[in-house]
Amino acid sequence: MKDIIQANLQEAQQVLDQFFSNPAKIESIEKAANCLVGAIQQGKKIIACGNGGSHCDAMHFAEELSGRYRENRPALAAMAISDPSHISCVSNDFGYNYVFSRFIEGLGNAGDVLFGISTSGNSANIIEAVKAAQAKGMAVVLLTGKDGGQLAAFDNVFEVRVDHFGYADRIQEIHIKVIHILIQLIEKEMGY
Ligand SMILES: O=C(CO)[C@@H](O)[C@H](O)[C@H](O)[C@H](O)COP(=O)(O)O
Ligand SMILES: [Zn+2]
Repeated sequence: MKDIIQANLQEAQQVLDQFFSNPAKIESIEKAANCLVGAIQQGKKIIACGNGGSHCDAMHFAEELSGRYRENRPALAAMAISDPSHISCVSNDFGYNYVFSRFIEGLGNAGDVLFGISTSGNSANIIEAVKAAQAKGMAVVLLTGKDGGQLAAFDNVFEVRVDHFGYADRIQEIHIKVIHILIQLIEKEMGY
């Protein structure tokens, strides 16, 4: 067990070191933060989505904006697409690929931001969400992994990519760090 514990912590440290020692990654986080801040300053909202662990990360991101991160401050306009009744209905009637895009069609407005998370960049429902968001005139911020997958083909998106080609968990561990940094940057720029 000790070997497994040590190997995991070592690999996590390597992935983190590689990511944060790359100035392009820092810049991509800065650009994503500016996009999110711009939308909030204009009274727009953030809609986050992802699958599996990334679904939890989308919820984590949204609740720390609408609820609380480190200190009390006014609520910020963010939500995750996570209503089980919406997800079961759209999956049942249209297909799981449309659970996020259908929500965007109903609730997304021009100037809002889609915050999509996919470690492979290949989840069809995230791809459909990006298409729906862009059709609505929304900005798009993506947290991806590996080579960005099919999401890498989209223009006009702010992508923060963890180019680690192993399992999703290591990528998610960087994503959650990026999420917390983004929240800190949003709070700072909003003057909280
Ligand atoms: O949390 C994990 C793995 O750490 C899994 O639940 C993982 O999120 C799921 O396999 C997702 O369906 C993967 O989707 P994606 O990140 O490739 O878009
Ligand atoms: Zn996990």
